[in-house]
Amino acid sequence: MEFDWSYTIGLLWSRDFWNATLLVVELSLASWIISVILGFFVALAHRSSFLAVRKIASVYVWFFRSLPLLVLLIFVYNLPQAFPSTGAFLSIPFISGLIALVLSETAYIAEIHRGALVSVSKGQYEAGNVLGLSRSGIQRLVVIPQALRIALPSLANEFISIVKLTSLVSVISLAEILLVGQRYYTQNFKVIETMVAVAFYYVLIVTVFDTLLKALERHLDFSNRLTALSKAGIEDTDSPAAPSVMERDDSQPVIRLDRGGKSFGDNSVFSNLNLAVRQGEVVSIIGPSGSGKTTLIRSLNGLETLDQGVVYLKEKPFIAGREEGLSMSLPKAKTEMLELGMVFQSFNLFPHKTVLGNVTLGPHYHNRGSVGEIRASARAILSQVGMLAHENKYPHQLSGGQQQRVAIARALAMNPSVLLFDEPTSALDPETVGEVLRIMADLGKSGRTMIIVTHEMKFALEVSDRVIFMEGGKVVFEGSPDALRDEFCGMPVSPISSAFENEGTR
Ligand SMILES: Nc1ncnc2c1ncn2[C@@H]1O[C@H](COP(=O)(O)OP(=O)(O)OP(=O)(O)O)[C@@H](O)[C@H]1O
Repeated sequence: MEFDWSYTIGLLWSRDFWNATLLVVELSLASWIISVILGFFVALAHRSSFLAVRKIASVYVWFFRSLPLLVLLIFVYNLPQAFPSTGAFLSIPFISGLIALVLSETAYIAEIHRGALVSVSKGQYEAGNVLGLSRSGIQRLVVIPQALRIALPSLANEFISIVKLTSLVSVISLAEILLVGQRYYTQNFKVIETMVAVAFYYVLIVTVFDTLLKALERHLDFSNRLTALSKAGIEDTDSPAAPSVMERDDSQPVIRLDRGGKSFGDNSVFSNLNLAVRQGEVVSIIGPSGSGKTTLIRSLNGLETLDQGVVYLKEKPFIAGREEGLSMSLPKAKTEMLELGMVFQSFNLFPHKTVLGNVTLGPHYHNRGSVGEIRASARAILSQVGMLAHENKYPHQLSGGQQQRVAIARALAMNPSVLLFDEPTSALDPETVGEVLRIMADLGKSGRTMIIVTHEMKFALEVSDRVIFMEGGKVVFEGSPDALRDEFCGMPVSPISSAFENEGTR
């Protein structure tokens, strides 16, 4: 029997097939969108701190991934036999098909979301925290945009699978493409000719949506965006403008740790540690690796939870250790976090935001002015750190030193009372260390209160009002840079230089 081309080509204009194609698109899109949303909540539940919630999420994923879709379709469509009240909507094949597809696809898509969420680094959450973002704010502004970009290729793939899976819904009499084809060939027995037309409609849907989803992927892929230097910043070179000088009030400590204690399991990092920093003071914390410097500075803003002790901000209790019984293991209010700006060793810039977007995110979130005011002030700060010309670039388009300068600008944008620096130059190439230290030195001179954990001995001695030398979780020296030199210079082997011997201290 000869292949009947004219019959097949005629089917490409068939109203029945085009209606079925529309139905498949509607069912696929509805299933995909609902599953993408529900799958995200299942993925979040999978990461919940509550064991029961985690268990429910994992049982859901396990069960619906184990169940063949065909079984699920027949089960849902026939549910009215057991529960007649569900007949009003479950006897509609589109609704039964949609429910079965969503139940099944949510389980698969939850796993895609979970993988994407896991790949957003802890540093991104910490950067959101120190900007005073709420949990949902961190999800909305920081995590979801990054996770979505990571997940999109797999989500697009899942959409294609759904389009093909809709052919199974023909078993519950939904007049989708396959069922329309079956009705045709059972009348004229032109099976191959009809199935070629059926294949054409599926390939058409997949091709159109694949192209659209790839375009969306490209649109969301900030790593491929080309960005020119800002025109507004052309006159601004990489040389920073001097910050305005702040008034100094050293009548009381702006931040104070009283009897701080912190252990990781059996490893006691420090105990009974006291630290007080006055407004306008620049304090450097130095010491050998593992002496507890980073843990100390991260305990001041709650990124590490203290076991004992209390942190006071302007002499008001701000954070209390877990054993203090004050139920203040985290900062009482997110707004209080804003008193402490933090600059991380690994920058933790938001990769999906431009330089300007990174700096304005905090002020926008906290409604620190109109859009115009916030942008103007962010640009002034970027000029201060010599980065205005790069305002439209994304972090991956900058050198390490430039990224750290943006991170400093982001912290400054919230105008915090204290700036915490956690080894801000340790992740930088030697050539770019100087540009960051210069900015920090200028900030110190302008009267900013700064606590700096650093291995840069020369910088610490030149810039600090006070240097704290830690060893084994204890403060073994605390005083002015001159006093530090007097204390240790006369010794045959300086404990400081020997402590730093193997650390490449500059
Ligand atoms: N999250 C953690 N879990 C378990 N132990 C940790 C954790 N963070 C730090 N420690 C331990 O606490 C001790 C102090 O570490 P910390 O990073 O504060 O030292 P540091 O003086 O900043 O060192 P470096 O100069 O190398 O950064 C080390 O023994 C370290 O292994």
